[in-house]
Amino acid sequence: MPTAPSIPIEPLDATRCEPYGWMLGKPVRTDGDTPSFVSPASDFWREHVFDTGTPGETEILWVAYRNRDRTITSLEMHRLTQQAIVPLTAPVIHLVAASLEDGEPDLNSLRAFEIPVGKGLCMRPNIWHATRVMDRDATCLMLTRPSTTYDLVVHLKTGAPACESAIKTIETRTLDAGNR
Ligand SMILES: NC(=O)N[C@@H](O)C(=O)O
Repeated sequence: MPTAPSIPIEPLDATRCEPYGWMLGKPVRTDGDTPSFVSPASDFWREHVFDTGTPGETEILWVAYRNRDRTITSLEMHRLTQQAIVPLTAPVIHLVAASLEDGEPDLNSLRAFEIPVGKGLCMRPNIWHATRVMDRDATCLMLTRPSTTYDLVVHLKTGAPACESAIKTIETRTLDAGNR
């Protein structure tokens, strides 16, 4: 039986993840117009202006990831909002793929990034994704859009069609953890 194509796990890198979104946790920059402040006590700087697709509420979710399965058989995406994932307690492996013209996942663009504690990834809308953990469960902070969360919960609980998200079965891929 042919083995499923493997996806190498890559370190999070601003340039590599640019087609899918914005890396969070880059070094502070004080040489441009981006708001920042550096002092002996602390630094703060703008990493990203989060966009939910419409003026209004941004939602913070607390997400517990437990899935250690190295096989990937489905991806999820959100049509209206960016979505940021920031590991708090342990790293996660975040798989991302762009959408084809017809809205289906572009599996040729499927990549897996290891997001360590202290960094994050903010995905653009319509970026397909799945999340795994390797050695231990991970709690993450997630920025998203309240209506997208509500729509997703109703879909997952009742089976009613989701409007703001899609979950698609894909040809199985396997995570290649060997190169970590
Ligand atoms: N709540 C929610 O949207 N979760 C998913 O997108 C996920 O990536 O876990």
